[in-house]
Amino acid sequence: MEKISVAVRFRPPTAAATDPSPSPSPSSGGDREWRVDDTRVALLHRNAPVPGASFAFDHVFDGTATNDRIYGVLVRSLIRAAVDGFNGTAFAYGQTSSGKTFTMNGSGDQPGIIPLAVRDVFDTAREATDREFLIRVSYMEIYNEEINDLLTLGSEKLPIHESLERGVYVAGLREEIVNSAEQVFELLELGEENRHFGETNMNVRSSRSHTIFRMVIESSAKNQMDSGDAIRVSVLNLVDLAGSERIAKTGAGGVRLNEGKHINKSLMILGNVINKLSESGKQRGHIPYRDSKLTRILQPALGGNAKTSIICTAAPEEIHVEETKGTLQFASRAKCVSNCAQVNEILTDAALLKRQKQEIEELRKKLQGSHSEALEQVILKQRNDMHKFERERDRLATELEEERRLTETLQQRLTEQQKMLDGINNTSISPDQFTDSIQLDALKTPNSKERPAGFVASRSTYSKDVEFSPIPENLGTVADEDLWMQLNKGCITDLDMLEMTPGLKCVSSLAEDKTLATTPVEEPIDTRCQRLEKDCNSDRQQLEDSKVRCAALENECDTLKKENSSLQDALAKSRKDADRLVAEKEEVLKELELEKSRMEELKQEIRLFSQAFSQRQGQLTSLYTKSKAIVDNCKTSQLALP
Ligand SMILES: Nc1ncnc2c1ncn2[C@@H]1O[C@H](COP(=O)(O)OP(=O)(O)OP(=O)(O)O)[C@@H](O)[C@H]1O
Repeated sequence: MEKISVAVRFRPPTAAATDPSPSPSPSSGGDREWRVDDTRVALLHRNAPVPGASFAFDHVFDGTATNDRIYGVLVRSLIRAAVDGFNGTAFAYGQTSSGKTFTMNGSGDQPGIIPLAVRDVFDTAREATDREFLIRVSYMEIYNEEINDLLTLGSEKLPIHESLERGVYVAGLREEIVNSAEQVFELLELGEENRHFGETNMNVRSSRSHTIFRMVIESSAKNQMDSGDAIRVSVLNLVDLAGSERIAKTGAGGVRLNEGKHINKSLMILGNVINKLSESGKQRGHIPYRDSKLTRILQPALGGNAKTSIICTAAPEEIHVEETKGTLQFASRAKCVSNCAQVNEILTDAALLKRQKQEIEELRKKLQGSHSEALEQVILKQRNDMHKFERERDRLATELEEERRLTETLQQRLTEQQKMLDGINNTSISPDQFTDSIQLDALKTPNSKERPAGFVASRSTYSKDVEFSPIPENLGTVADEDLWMQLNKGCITDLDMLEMTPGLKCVSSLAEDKTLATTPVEEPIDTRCQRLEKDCNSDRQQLEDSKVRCAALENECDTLKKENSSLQDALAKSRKDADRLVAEKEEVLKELELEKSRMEELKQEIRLFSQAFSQRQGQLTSLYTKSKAIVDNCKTSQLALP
């Protein structure tokens, strides 16, 4: 996609540019002027910018700019591209007497865009020594919404037709094959004589019609092998539009008034088309190309297959401020329009077949060669990656599950310890009394050594009543060997190896064995409480850590799930690609088969034709021999007559 090039050109002020309207228009209040620099135009009122009347463009030209400069900046590249096979259109748009015809046609000492382009086309074609060119020109005008051929005197009104091969075209338009710029200038002169001009209050020689000068540039490579017999055909339109006009200003009446209405209407439709095209895709809707002959003919140049340049001409005088603003708004919208230009090639049947064969060959290479291998490798790698991720995901899920279980156990233990603590705190027995209390035994640990944080273990069952036990039995409800294993991260530890503490037999309840009431209290209750609290805190900390790890693992698991699903997608896409390639391959093979059978048919036809031909030749020879014999006979019999 390529944006339309738009530039604004202010003509120099003219002495005659006084307001010809009977009553002054609101715009001619005084003190307003246009400030122009290279890329901006702004309306000033007593040197202060007028809000909403400032515009930016790629190029803005003031009254000193020459046609040559405008051509160089805006049109030259278009012409070169047209010679290379791209459609091109350049047109001048603006109010009446703003300098459109001056820009397109030029004056005696300053040739305009059309003559400059014509010369450039021939020069560029001459430089392309490897190609042969055939150039045709036509010249038409749209006058009062009717098409006249400017190269044919008294031309009939020409209709617009549309076909698949030619697109929109003017039927019956004279096209002259030309070999030089001079030849074209002669034709242009003829066209100018036939063109409708008229005098208005605004312009002594005002164009009363839109004119379209068209060059069709065909070229083919001199060496046919280079381009596969392709012929490039491009259409170059150079358009001088009639100017929009205010009837009050032009003072038009009668014929001029009628012309003015047609001019304004078709320019309004052109504006509508540009407006629609400048809107973004969804809002755009129907483009009213068919509403006027001008937009229908220029359709490819407006959002279609062409490179387009628009020169918006403007009058600098204050009395034209409103019209100039209108022109600048049109230009602003036009620069948002994008075209999609491409080289126009026509292929002969042989070239088409050749290209198709090349394409088939390329496809086959792609399928058979490294491409499919690479694809297979990609699929294999993706499959491996997926398996790896699945394994990783499973491992993480197991770890997560273990962590959860550990957290639960810890939670449970914490609750129980809390309960024990609460029990101690709530008891009414004084610490001194504890020495005699059997209850105390329940809180005793057989080992005075403090258990490491996060470390809880017990045997599920003891085989014998051991005198030395590493773990108190009453912890059997809160921990087990599995948990031990988890805490040690799978490292199997021999519980018997744990440090043994001589000591105490654990008693689960006061009622069970009162003999133990006399067991000496090894640890004062305060210390014990503190230790338990410490244990509690450490467990709490462990629980928090475990929760954090749990969350991290869950996150990791989610990420892996996502990666897995994206890998699944990629794999599915690769499979689809592979399927598509296989389908393409089959299609190509089918086409190849078809080509082969066509070739066979052709060969067969040629064989039959040769047979028929030699048969016919034989018949003709024998007929000739017979005729000759008859003639000879006749001659002899004539001679034999007396
Ligand atoms: N850049 C310029 N330099 C010098 N003279 C100019 C320039 N532009 C326009 N003029 C002069 O201004 C007058 C009007 O210009 P022109 O006929 O080209 O206007 P127009 O836009 O084609 O008008 P219309 O729409 O009525 O045909 C002419 O006399 C022309 O020579």
